[in-house]
Amino acid sequence: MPATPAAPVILGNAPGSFPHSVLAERHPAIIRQVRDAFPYGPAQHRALDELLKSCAEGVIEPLPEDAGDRDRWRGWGLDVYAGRSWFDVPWLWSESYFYRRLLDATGCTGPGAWQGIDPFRPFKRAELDAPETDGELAALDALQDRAERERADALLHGSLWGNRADLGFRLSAGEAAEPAPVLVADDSEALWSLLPPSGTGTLCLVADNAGRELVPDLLLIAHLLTEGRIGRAVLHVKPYPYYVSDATTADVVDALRRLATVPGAAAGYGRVLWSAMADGRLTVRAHPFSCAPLPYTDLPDDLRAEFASATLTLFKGDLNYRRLVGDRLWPPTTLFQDVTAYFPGPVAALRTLKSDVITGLSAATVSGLVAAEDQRWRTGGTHALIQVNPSDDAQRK
Ligand SMILES: O=P(O)(O)OC[C@@]1(O)O[C@H](CO)[C@@H](O)[C@@H]1O
Repeated sequence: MPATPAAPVILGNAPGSFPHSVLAERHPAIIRQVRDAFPYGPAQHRALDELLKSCAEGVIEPLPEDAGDRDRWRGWGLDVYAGRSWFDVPWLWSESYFYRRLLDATGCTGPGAWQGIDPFRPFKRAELDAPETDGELAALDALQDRAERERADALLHGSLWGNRADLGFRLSAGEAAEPAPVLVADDSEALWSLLPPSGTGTLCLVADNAGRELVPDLLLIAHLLTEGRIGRAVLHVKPYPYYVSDATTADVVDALRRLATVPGAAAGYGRVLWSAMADGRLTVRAHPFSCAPLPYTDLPDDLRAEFASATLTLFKGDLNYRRLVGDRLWPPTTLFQDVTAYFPGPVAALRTLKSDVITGLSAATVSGLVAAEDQRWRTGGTHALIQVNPSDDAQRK
């Protein structure tokens, strides 16, 4: 457990705050976007209307009695939060449950003809098929004659900044120009020392978004396998569509098929990944807990054992960071090592900053950021971090 006293859990009920704007503005905007993207029938339109009304002025309703995951959600807090305003429960819980209810409204959770239809698929496909993606992939050609460490760093940064291509984030970020990216913490040396070129261990990469984030994540995995920094990788994705752009198994398939159709060096990475899938060096996992509205302190036993045996578990993105350190208003200088001390193995986070949660900064970094931007650096997506806690549970005891 953290040596530091726990900070307050973030709720969505403070008008003017970022979490409040997500519940009050972003969620209704997502409903509108999804509604416009599909030729839904009257029942779906009615259900979307109801969800729109509920999330603006209603309360959290239980899941339908026949929902296959009803008991799971009851175990995750539904009985405690049902009947309360979406704004008054932990923000992480409220957001996660919104996406679960959106799937009901669109028919994705079935039964029926719309079962399994991802309401976010058009946005994910558009991003994957965008010419910018071709441009990014073509840039790999210029890397090929560089030293291994240089290629490794370039791919690590591609995966890190790929997290900015988050479709949900864009919904409210608009097209505003962003200042130059700045790393607020950079533990990349510690990260590489956990993955030396002679490695045979397993990397668990807990993915975040599909499209232009998942592609560089896969490229990084291909590099680590090819260069012998790892023997195996396990890619954790979401079991169902979530937070607009979060990657599912279908999105992994789309990304791998995309890599199979491009020219140049990117195609070589695609072939490495395709054969690694075939011989089991790369596997995809879609554990139910990946969509849980809970912090990773509540890891179920099977996932805990899996992460405990990994050489490194790498968490991608803002939401995973919130779940890893706890969705709390930590003082920014709280040690990342303290808030992740519960984690059963070496752990790293690659994240662009898109919500208020932050840990592991030096006092000088915090004062520099506040002087330049007040508190906007926390949520603007223009800063990023690479944080590592190299010690595993056994070493801490
Ligand atoms: O996890 P990601 O894709 O990096 O970001 C998720 C996000 O866009 O969604 C939340 C707001 O809805 C915030 O945590 C964050 O800004």
